[in-house]
Amino acid sequence: MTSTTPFLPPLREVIAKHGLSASKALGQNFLFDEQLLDRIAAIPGSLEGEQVLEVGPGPGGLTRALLRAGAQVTAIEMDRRCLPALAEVEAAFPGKLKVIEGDAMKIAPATLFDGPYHIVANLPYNVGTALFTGWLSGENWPPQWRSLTLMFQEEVARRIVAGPNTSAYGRLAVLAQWRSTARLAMKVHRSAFTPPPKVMSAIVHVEPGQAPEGVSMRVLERVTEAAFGQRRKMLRQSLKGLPGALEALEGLGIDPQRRAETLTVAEFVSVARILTRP
Ligand SMILES: C[S@@+](CC[C@H](N)C(=O)[O-])C[C@H]1O[C@@H](n2cnc3c(N)ncnc32)[C@H](O)[C@@H]1O
Repeated sequence: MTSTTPFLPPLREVIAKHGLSASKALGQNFLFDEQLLDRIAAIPGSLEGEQVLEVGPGPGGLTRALLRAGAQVTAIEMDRRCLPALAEVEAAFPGKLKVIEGDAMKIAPATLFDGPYHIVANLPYNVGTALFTGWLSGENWPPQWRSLTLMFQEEVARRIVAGPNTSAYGRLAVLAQWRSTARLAMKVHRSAFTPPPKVMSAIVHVEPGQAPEGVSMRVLERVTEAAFGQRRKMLRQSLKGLPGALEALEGLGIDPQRRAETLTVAEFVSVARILTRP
């Protein structure tokens, strides 16, 4: 795979030509290193002929890498200043890139695709977690997306892949792991971005797994919300407002003196399964 794109100028020239000074409000930290971008585009596995949603293409660095990898890309970008640069990418890869000007928070990806698709994005940090939790939250499983490959602040990435008995473990970890596998695929140094953000970044890769039977997503959310809402308290205190929860702990042989962060994802799922029963 080559890491330059024929007929397209280097990304730094694109930024200068189109006056794309980075907007803090839009969470703009751009990546210019095409080899790094190719490595990111390779995380989901072969994208040859695959449909990909990219959120926030900006000047199009990751977009180019996805297209070089053979993907059919649909990209949602809110900053209209980026559209002329993206039109140049579209011209270099005829019929392979569709750019939608808009707010990804208001667009359900499933409305954009007929078949399966992957989501790959260097997300704007201000909306990254909200988008991620939205994509993971449908009652229907498996979802239409086949994988998520997403850049986060490293601290958020660690919360997504965290295991029990760690301070990073919480609602986000349970949400990301109860019917998916989530792994930290790559750490990205802050100096790789222009401008460099204050903190380090990391890419998380998520693939949907088998949904445990008889468990409602909403019920699981209520359990983890109550449990981690008072994470320093024992479960008998934090879950007492949730009808049936203490009985569920007893039935499962889970000591109510334990705290939320000691429960495995499977234990949360077992509690939610009992509370899901009609
Ligand atoms: C961190 S930059 C990444 C840019 C580019 N993908 C890269 O890797 O260099 C985030 C991008 O998301 C865009 N953005 C911010 N909020 C958005 C939203 N709600 N919907 C769509 N795009 C958004 C920004 O304008 C910016 O281009």
